[in-house]
Amino acid sequence: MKVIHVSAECYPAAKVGGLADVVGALPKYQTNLDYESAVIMPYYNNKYAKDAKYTSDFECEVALAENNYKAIVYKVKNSFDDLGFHLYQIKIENLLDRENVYGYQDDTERFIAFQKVVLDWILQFAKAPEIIHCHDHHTGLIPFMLTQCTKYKSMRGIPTIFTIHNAEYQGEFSFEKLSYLPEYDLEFSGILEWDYAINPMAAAIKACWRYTTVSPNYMNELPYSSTGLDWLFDTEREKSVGILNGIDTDVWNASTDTMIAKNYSAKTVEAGKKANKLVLCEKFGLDPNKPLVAFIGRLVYQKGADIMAGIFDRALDANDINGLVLGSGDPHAEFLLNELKEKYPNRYNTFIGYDEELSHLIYAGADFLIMPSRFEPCGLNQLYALRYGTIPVVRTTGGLKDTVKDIGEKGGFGIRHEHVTVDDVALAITRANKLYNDTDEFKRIRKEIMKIDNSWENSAKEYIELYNLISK
Ligand SMILES: Nc1ncnc2c1ncn2[C@@H]1O[C@H](COP(=O)(O)OP(=O)(O)O[C@H]2O[C@H](CO)[C@@H](O)[C@H](O)[C@H]2O)[C@@H](O)[C@H]1O
Repeated sequence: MKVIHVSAECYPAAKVGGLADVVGALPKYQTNLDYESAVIMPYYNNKYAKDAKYTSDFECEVALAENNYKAIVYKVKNSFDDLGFHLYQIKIENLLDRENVYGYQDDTERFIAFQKVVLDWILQFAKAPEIIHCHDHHTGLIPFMLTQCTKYKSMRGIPTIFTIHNAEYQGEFSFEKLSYLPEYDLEFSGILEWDYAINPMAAAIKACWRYTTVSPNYMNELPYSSTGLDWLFDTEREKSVGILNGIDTDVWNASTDTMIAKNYSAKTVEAGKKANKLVLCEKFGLDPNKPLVAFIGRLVYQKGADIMAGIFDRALDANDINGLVLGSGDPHAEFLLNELKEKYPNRYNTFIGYDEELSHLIYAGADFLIMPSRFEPCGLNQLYALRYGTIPVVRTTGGLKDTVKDIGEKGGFGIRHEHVTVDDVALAITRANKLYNDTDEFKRIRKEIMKIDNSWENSAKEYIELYNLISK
């Protein structure tokens, strides 16, 4: 193996959000470029694990203070042929093997144990990997342990890359749990520390060889982002590279997607989207003759969840459109979105929950997809929308700025707005409605956007170039 990706999520084994999509696709594209890659992630007690066939690859014990846990590294049988990369999952009984990925009181313990087992597993390799690529804070202690812990001294020469998918979540915990980490020279505790706590994201930025952000613009924003690590991002900037996420065009392909009602291509986009919209509108009691504006995502502050109901209320009041939201998260946002259904019967609907299949149908059947994000490290939804001929309406931030050009600009194909306010987003939706009614232009744009190449090919190459640069 040349590169080992370490992550809490990987599609299709476990997905909460975009992290899973990236870790489930990038390694496959790297393999296609003859760069053999593997993913190691936790084993969760979910449907994927129940259906998968495993072989045992390695066993060890992992200690957390006075508790010892049995850990097994499983390899998913045929993963290389089925997924395009070797997939390994770590089962730690009574700790990591829960139904959900996150959300437990002992998440800190769970992911520390996971990271220790990852390194114990690599430690017994006959041939070390050329790169260890860590994703987000759940894997952020690995660069620290590799460079500082006595146990892993022999692996110090393995370069580490740390990719920030979302700098808002940093995984900080108290120094009272310091004893969970393997032995190291306490003089170097400063590497772990940020604001009097152990901060895995900060530790990763300090200890890794290079860190990357999932879009170039997000990298530029981080030093002013109010994540609390602004200063660190500014001082460590020389180590950073912004590489735009891509999409897996095998999974996200309207002409082969088995989760949508009718397959279509850029050539058949009008008939294809019409058929999908019809099914979607029937399912949610909406009028297929009106433009359909949708939102898909985690209902959190980042995504503008707190004003989502207000946005749709204002936009539906001002325009003859339909609205549809798929998501879950903040209970108050869920409540307000559900309440809106009563105010706009047959014009608005909400689906609270996580539904992969429905998300595909929405990308295929909607006319517009809104992303009123306060910040967006890259964003994949707008890329999926484009690929399915759905026009994105996005805030000018992070990766959204890198990937969506406003129709007011030369060669523009989306709608952008500057602020995350009800007024600004509703105004952007009004522009979308106007575009919908300019039939020729609307049809031209949706044909064009389906042809934009946002696949992983180029970005997978950029990562490999970075690996080659530091592993020489
Ligand atoms: N209720 C639901 N049902 C079905 N599917 C749902 C869903 N809610 C979300 N999804 C799916 O989850 C993914 C979300 O991906 P994003 O990249 O847009 O956001 P996320 O904030 O999770 O990722 C973070 O990491 C990624 C990857 O680097 C960055 O692009 C992003 O900016 C950063 O915030 C998409 O595949 C979307 O379709």
